[in-house]
Amino acid sequence: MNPMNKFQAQFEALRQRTPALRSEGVAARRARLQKLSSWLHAHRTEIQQALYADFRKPATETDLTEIWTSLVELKHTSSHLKKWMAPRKVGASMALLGTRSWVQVEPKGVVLIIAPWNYPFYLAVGPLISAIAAGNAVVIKPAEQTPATSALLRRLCEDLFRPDEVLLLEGDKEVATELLKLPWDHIFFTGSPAVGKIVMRAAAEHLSGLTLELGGKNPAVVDETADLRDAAEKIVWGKFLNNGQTCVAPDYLLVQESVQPALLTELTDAIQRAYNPDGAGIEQSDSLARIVNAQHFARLAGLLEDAQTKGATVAAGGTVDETQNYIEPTILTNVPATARVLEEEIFGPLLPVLTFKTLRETAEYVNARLKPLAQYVFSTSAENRRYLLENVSAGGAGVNETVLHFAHPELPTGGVGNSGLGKAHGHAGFLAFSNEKGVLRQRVGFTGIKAMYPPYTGRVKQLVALLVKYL
Ligand SMILES: NC(=O)c1ccc[n+]([C@@H]2O[C@H](COP(=O)([O-])OP(=O)(O)OC[C@H]3O[C@@H](n4cnc5c(N)ncnc54)[C@H](O)[C@@H]3O)[C@@H](O)[C@H]2O)c1
Repeated sequence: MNPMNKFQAQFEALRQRTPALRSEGVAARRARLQKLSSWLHAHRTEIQQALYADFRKPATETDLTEIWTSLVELKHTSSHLKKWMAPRKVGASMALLGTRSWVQVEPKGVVLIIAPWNYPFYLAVGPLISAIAAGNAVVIKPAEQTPATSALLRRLCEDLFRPDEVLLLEGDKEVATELLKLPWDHIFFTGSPAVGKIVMRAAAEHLSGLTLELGGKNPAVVDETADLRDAAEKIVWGKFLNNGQTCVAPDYLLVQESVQPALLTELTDAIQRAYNPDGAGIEQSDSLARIVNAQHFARLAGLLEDAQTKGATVAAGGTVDETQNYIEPTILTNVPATARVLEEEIFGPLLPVLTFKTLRETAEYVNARLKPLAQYVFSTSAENRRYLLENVSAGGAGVNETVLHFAHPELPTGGVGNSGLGKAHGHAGFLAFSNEKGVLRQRVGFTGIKAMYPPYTGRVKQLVALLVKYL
């Protein structure tokens, strides 16, 4: 017999709470969201301090990418919740005339959220908002690599929720493994594709619902019609925000050959303007986060060394400082296809730049690889933009922009294939944590449909044949 799961008692308590949660109306759920919103405003400085302690994330970046993003999700969810919770009427088809049909949503029940370290606050709170808005009892397992944020998230949960409604359990993969053995009604996982596969296997054991928000190698295409200065500024922002540790950061560039030299100049200048405005050196910048820990520093330094050994050129940056987990924003050119930086998700401040002659080449290059989480297109040609959006498969896209599509609360966010399963944010996030129950109501005593019941006499056969014929 299996030994009792370490978290069984807490899981049972949450399960017992689900009938009360599912019967709550809009007002009670909104009140919970409102409490969360007030807590974020009241603890803004502590959130900034926690992220700074974890990987020297600049306070302004925390405001923008952890707090503001959470508040946007909260506000959007709160203001649309009544509509999302209301039954949605569906018209009757010809054969079902006389019936009434609608879709009504119900909470899935007890759900598990597993969060990563790169946006450790927002990527726990964002799915939490969707889960409680949909009426679920929730367990959050935050990332172990960002302990200050993890501890603060625990305080948030303890301050705001009963432990049988929202429970935060800190720990590493041992804790996650134990949790994954339980029969969750839904698992919402954000992290790497490798661990995503482990989570999917665990979900299969209980046929738990599943959302996988994973990563990938996101291409940014810059064609010869692009406004190069504008493109460079946006690429530099999206790439080096959080020091490159962003799931939707541009992973590598595909630049039309004729504009590569000019784009490289613009990229180098944009890096200097952003991170070295007074010439004191990029390492002194207080606008650049650090690599999260020594293990990821070593991984990235290894990627850089591997590329250089195989013949890549460092066109900008290249400095690393182990004592600070610091890696300078770095641009690589002449990168050989065998370099690991072109094979693995980089997830750090290294930017390989490849060139192409035709747009078709770029589509073929991307489509020959695992499907990315995001694609970016920089072009002033509507035809080129349309071509790339229609011919490259990716979870989401930004046109003449990076990263921002992720912050739009009503754009379904998530991957495709290797970059993820299911969508998050706004209505999509609410639906991920809900069951859409399709309901058909028949009039009592209505006999029409009974004309097709067995025994299948000649008359029944004729009637069914007519139905088939006229569809
Ligand atoms: N799609 C998105 O929205 C999104 C957002 C952020 C990050 N990501 C992706 O996340 C990855 C980086 O985050 P990470 O390094 O924290 O990912 P990770 O997969 O290593 O860890 C994520 C979470 O899974 C847990 N975990 C680790 N090993 C486990 C195991 N064997 N079994 C069960 N749980 C386990 C960790 O404790 C952590 O809470 C990147 O690939 C990035 O692209 C995706």
